[in-house]
Amino acid sequence: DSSIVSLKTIDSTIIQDVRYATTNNFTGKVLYPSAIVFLRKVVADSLSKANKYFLEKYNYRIKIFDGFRPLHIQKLMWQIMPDERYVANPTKGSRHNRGAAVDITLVDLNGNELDFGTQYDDFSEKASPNYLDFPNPILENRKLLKEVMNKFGFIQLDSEWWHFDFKDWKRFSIPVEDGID
Ligand SMILES: C[C@@H](N)C(=O)N[C@H](C)C(=O)O
Ligand SMILES: [Zn+2]
Repeated sequence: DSSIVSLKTIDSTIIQDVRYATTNNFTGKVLYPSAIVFLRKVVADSLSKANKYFLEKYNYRIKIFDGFRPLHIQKLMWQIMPDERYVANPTKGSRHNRGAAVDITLVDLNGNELDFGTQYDDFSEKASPNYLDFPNPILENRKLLKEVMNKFGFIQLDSEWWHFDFKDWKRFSIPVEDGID
């Protein structure tokens, strides 16, 4: 279950919106050559279970922005945003670089994103799950996202509501990239 798989082969009902394969991301640059989400198989399986739970209990679906992220992309991101609250330092590596983290939101049956108070990759204090100065519906959406993801083995970052590490991320290493910098 440590193989790296395309998420679509595990669960085609999770919506994919790979913003780093477009210019619509905090760097303003296309970072990925293709919009395919890869994850460790056990991480993809767990995300699929969370998605089924959201669908059956709440009529929501997961929309994923990012999964596995190559280390050389992490280095590019760090050059633009060298702040460890918002981009992991590539000398330590991100859990995304291990295929063991996901950036997600929730959508309703019409595909509309639920309100979590900020957009994806809004690098401000409002992105923190500890920021409480929001109306109740937003706080409730945040609570639901965190609780269900915890139930399926994911741990939320305390500076980004959308980022979850898989609990066993240490089991997976960062793939070596020969000749890329
Ligand atoms: C860049 C942002 N989407 C993200 O994933 N940040 C965390 C901290 C990371 O780089 O691991
Ligand atoms: Zn992330």
